[in-house]
Amino acid sequence: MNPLPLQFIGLTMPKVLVSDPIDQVGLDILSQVAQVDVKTGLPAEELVKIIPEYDALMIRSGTRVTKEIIEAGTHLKIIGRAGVGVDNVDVPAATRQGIVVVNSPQGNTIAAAEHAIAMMLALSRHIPEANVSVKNGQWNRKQFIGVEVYKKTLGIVGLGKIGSHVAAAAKAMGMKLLAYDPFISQDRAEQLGCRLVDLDLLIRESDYISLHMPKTEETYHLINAEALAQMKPTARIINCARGGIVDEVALAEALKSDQIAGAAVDVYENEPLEENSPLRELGQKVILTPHLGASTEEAQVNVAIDVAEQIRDVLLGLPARSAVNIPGLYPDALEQLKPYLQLAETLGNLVSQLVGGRVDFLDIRLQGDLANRDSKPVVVAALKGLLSQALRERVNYVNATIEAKERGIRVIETRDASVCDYTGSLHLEAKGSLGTHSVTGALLGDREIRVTNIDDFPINVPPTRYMLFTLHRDMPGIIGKIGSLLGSFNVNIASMQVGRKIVRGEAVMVLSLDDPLPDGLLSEIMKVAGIRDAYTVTL
Ligand SMILES: NC(=O)C1=CN([C@@H]2O[C@H](COP(=O)(O)OP(=O)(O)OC[C@H]3O[C@@H](n4cnc5c(N)ncnc54)[C@H](O)[C@@H]3O)[C@@H](O)[C@H]2O)C=CC1
Ligand SMILES: O=C(O)CCC(=O)C(=O)O
Repeated sequence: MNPLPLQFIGLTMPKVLVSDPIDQVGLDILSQVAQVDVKTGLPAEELVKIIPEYDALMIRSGTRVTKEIIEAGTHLKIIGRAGVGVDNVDVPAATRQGIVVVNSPQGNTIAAAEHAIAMMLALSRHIPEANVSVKNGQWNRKQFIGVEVYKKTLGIVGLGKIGSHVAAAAKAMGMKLLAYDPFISQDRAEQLGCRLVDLDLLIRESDYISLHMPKTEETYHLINAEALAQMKPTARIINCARGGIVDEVALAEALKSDQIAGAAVDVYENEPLEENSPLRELGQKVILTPHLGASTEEAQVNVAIDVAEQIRDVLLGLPARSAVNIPGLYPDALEQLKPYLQLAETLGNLVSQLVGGRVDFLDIRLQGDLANRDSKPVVVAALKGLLSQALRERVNYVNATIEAKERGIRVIETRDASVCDYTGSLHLEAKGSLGTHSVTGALLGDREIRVTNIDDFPINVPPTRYMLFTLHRDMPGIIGKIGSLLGSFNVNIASMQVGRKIVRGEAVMVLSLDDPLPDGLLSEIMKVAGIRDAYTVTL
């Protein structure tokens, strides 16, 4: 079922800026929940100026989303990249600002793989030049004698989604396959019919090399003069992955000096490719396309739907299925864990208020059934709760971990499946400048949150908006005195519970209040004989 358009439920429409050409189907999805402005080809300065108005930004590879644009986007909740590569987005800056970055990991896989195969065949048979020559009135068959790919060796660098599809197509054409991918197992490579080898061997033995990895610090100029020098003089290289993986100046030199036989390039270090690029001058040894890997009707529909749906969901407060900067928080897992995430957030918030100052250390213990679940989202939720006093709405699932790290909070995560008083419970212990406190909580009937322990005192209370905790000596009359004191300040008590370990020993009292504690009341409570400490908490 489509979510109800916001204008029908009386809320202001959020605004989405679409700054690259996106298929209409994506714009239609966004229009269900937002005002959509399509403004393509904007210079960076213009984007910085208008971005504060927008809640979401949807792009392809044409827009560079820099730190300046992100910092100016004070209302941005999500940046959607209609494609795979997010190297045109400053993802760390977005993460720092709590902005979700999503992509479409599979929408254009086939298009990009087919483009790489098309480039390989076009290069082998001189198709672009032969086409131009016939159109110019010539009939020159000798000039365009090509080579076959059958039985030749194709070296695939990056055996992910696109690389795997290229492998399947190349295998069907009778090619021998080598692959280099440091993150792929031997078994997976063998399943795809590839021999997994090191990069040097792949470079030396391949007749064709096709690149299909992301641009990272490790892959930047991975194919440099030295690598090109190791290639066979008959070898051809295809880059439909990312500009910058191949050193373009070195490539032009290697082609000019006949060190290698050819290159087909779709992506460039600077796009659009500079007018004076040496690659433009190399005749039929080089095929250049203007970043067309994903440019098929099918792929553009796929990525537009995929990313527009995620933007729509995030604007409606739902999780995104392909967020690149919230690893591990997949919608299915989130849905299942939702009550535990609320528990973790509440306990994080509670323990930070009990500590009352800077937190240096947080021990997160997943107990019982919870010990067998994916802990990452629970840890993120606990940190979000812990930081919510300091950062309010600025902290979210995207930036909680980075914010905690930047504040020097050391996080330790432990598991204890043997604890079985509830199906699953969570214990947080926070150490800070003003002391150490711990809280434990569990779910009642899988949904309702209960705080089951405070500083090692067993209790059983639902968290409420306003709470008062006291640490006191268990002695007659003390509960009455606190009750009267609250009454005299017109504070209504919703519920009250006492936890103690031994009779007339130390005890805690937890009061749920209908009203916030007025100024001055906490110091009055501290004066009551037998009270050792008191804390107010607002959740
Ligand atoms: N030309 C175009 O229009 C398009 C280009 N692309 C680009 O294609 C590339 C591959 O995309 P997908 O297959 O979807 O990504 P993917 O994430 O499925 O696969 C990438 C593979 O590269 C591997 N890898 C990472 N570092 C490596 C290294 N140092 N050496 C060798 N392999 C390494 C990874 O282990 C992974 O298996 C990306 O750079 C993407 O941006 C994607 C779509 C369209
Ligand atoms: O948006 C485009 O057409 C480029 C696609 C691309 O490079 C990618 O998805 O990584």
